[in-house]
Amino acid sequence: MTQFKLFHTAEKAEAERLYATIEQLFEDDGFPVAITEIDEDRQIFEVSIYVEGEVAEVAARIDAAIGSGTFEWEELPDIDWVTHSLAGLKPVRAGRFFVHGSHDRDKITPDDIAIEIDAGQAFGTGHHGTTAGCLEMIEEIVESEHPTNALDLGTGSAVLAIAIAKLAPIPVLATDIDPVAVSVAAENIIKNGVAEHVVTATAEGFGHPIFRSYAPFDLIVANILANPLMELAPGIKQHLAPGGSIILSGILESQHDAVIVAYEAQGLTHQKTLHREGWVTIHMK
Ligand SMILES: C[S@@+](CC[C@H](N)C(=O)[O-])C[C@H]1O[C@@H](n2cnc3c(N)ncnc32)[C@H](O)[C@@H]1O
Repeated sequence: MTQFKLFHTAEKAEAERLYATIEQLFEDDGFPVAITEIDEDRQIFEVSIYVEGEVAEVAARIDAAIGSGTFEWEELPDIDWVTHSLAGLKPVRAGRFFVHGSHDRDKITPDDIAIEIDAGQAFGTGHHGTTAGCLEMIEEIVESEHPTNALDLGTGSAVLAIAIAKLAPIPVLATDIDPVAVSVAAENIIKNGVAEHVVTATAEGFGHPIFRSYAPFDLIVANILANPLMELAPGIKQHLAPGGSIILSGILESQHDAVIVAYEAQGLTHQKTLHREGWVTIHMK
């Protein structure tokens, strides 16, 4: 289907106001909304929204909300926008981990634990506060607790599974509900040289026979979202080895206490919380 970009350029304050309005207006539609600096000296920003097919309808809704003719629109060539928009991402540091695209290999320093993830169709380039929080916590826990068997539930790009395997040569099971993510994960695992340690499977929660051969785990990392994490609490507890650790993320600060209560109900105790960009990463044992 044809893709369109609707856009408007403005000075910073006005662009931020429009961005907030557009984001709220299309909150339930799932259209990507962006604000991008296009002239650093003059502080001019572009606010844009990407839609498929229904451009006239979206334009009418914008006109009704902020005034007619403010946003222009253009047809986009047929390219993979997820990959395209992520292609220029800068590398990210979290603890000793350095998560980078193949175009930034030359920026790796000798002390880095480098993880190469190119922009793709699975979540997990390290840029999100939840991924970065998990990476930091993984480093701390793997070094202090020396786990022997780990699970990355909701692996996405496999960034967290690769991080564990790069720190410690232990078996890591990496699962995701999304088969596309699992195939991206498998490629990344090979590219990062940890295929000997990391195994992938497509599974919703613990719904796969592979868990019977790999569990129990003494480290479980799950960066999903608060509600599924609360639903998964009994399954996570059931697959955790005695004394094991879990790292939970994808949780907003406002959801922190509810998630802890759900896991305390399974007999786990809260150890630590990291805060990043409004998201929390929680360690429980
Ligand atoms: C926020 S991404 C995290 C990706 C990566 N682990 C990271 O930290 O960057 C969440 C992933 O969990 C997967 N997911 C969501 N619900 C799931 C479930 N019930 N079971 C397994 N995977 C799930 C999604 O498909 C998605 O790839």
